[in-house]
Amino acid sequence: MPSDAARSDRAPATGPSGAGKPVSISVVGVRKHFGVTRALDGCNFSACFGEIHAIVGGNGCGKSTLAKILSGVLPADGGRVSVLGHATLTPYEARGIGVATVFQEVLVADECSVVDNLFMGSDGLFTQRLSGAAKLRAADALMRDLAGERVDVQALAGTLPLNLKQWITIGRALLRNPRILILDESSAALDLDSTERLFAKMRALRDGGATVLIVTHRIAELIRISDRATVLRDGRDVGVLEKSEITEHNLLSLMTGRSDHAKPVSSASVEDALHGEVVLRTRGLRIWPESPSLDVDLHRGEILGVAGLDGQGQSEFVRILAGVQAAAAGHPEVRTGDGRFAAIHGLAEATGHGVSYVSGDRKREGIFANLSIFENMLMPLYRLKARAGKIATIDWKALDATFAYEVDNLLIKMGARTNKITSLSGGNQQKVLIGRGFAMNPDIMVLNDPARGIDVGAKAELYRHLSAFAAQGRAVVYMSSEIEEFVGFCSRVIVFRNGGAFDAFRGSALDPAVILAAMFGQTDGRGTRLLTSSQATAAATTVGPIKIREFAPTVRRSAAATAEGPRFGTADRDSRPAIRIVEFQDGHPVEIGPTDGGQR
Ligand SMILES: Nc1ncnc2c1ncn2[C@@H]1O[C@H](COP(=O)(O)OP(=O)(O)OP(=O)(O)O)[C@@H](O)[C@H]1O
Repeated sequence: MPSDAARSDRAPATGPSGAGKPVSISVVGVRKHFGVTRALDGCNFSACFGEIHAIVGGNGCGKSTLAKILSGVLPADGGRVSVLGHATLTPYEARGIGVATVFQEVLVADECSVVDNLFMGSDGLFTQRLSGAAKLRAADALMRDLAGERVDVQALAGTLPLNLKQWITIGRALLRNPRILILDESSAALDLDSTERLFAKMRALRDGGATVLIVTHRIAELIRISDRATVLRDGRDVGVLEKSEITEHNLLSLMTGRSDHAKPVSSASVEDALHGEVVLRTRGLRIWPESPSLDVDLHRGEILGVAGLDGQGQSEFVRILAGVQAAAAGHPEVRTGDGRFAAIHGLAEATGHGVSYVSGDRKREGIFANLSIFENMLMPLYRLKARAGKIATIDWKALDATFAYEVDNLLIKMGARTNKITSLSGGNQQKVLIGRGFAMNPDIMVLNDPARGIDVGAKAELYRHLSAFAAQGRAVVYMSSEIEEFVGFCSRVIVFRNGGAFDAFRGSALDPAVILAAMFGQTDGRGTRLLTSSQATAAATTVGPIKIREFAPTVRRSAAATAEGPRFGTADRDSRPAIRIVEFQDGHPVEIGPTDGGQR
């Protein structure tokens, strides 16, 4: 516990607004530098007991740094911090006084069980008297409550998909019954249904008098859940919004300092896109042995959206398309230069045929934490840009130009390019991975929830770049857990349930409410006639208005997901090891490129 000397001399004040509630957190003029980077530059912030308070701002504006200072993980360089009346906390002390933080990077020990991960760090605090059996029961009940389905709590955490790992980190924080809960991008890996369950937990904590801080780029969500919002820009607070003032317009204006905000561009004409030649297709593909077979065409010029509640097979589908994961039956086929179709059996083949993959699960499928920003973006290109000769040399000039172009295009906020990628904010790390996808100059981009953690401005830029990419006669497959992302951007959206295509929509039928209804199995599924070109042509004249059955979007897992018992465990379907960027030579993976941080 913190010493008396560390206690702030200020008595808890009443919030400047916050409806007269007492203040739980007060930050005055806080500064934090990382080398030449000013992460926080005289930042003020205050939160009250009994409120959900959002911290909002563009990528790299200092939100996570503030969260880490409040959690005792980072010391401030200057200014005053008071958390529950205490200053200068260590992480242990912060925990002791009731601060629980769910950090942006999903922190689970892959080689430990779910139950061990949940109770990690709690032993000795309040659970020391819990027996192993009691912990198992508590973990089972908690995960069922949070994830909305049974999870094998004795399974290794490393075998679980990202959304369940995210629930473990949230469950770990909730087990401490915190007085201050800090959630840094904690809904980024959760679907809409899961987010509702998280919100219910947050409201319960708030109503019990706790302070809940939420950092998120999902504007629609934060408008719904927050009682107040503090906006940061370039390390400073630029405004505090009360509940009634938290609108998209107000948030964007404060975040950017501008009041003109263009809507995201719309994609090329849907009909044009669907008349382009087929560049990627599946025939008789099965994601899981028991799931229905999938025949899907992707056309030149098209942006194909892929949606579904967590665990319905949509994430596996896009990974299969990119050669990252094998299907239970069949293979995707890509059109080759001679007009024929070639089966994709793995990542190397997919890459060789011009398919590039961008994952939102950057820790597992994206970044090399020990390599530089430059290497993380361009290492896959080292061999492609090699100039032949007696001794092959890398065309650094070409790589330099590519790097500068992508950094500029994606507005990546960074220091020296030789810095480790982990020196970047989460959103900027994600942008580096997106830059890698574009830098490979593919014909087809397959993106698996790529906008996880990137700010609204960067999202709009991403849609613009992908729309331009498709308009050049290439094609995009875009999986998202955020329904709003599809509208005005995708030509078609396929909604997955039980490992198969449940429904599909295009044109004016691309409506968030309709997509949501389909995710819950409440549309009639006629859109599945739009999955292949031949079916779409035949159905064009027969598909009438979409009917939605009446429904309330509460937790409803598919029968297949619950009837078979725990869906995820050591033998989980999604348990492939992390991807490494390698080139296959004579069937053996070989890591490519020097690792000098791009310094040369
Ligand atoms: N350990 C570190 N070393 C060097 N620079 C860092 C470090 N941590 C953060 N920074 C820099 O500090 C700035 C603020 O980062 P921070 O992670 O707080 O931003 P953020 O607002 O949370 O961004 P995002 O929305 O992308 O998560 C960024 O420019 C980032 O690159």
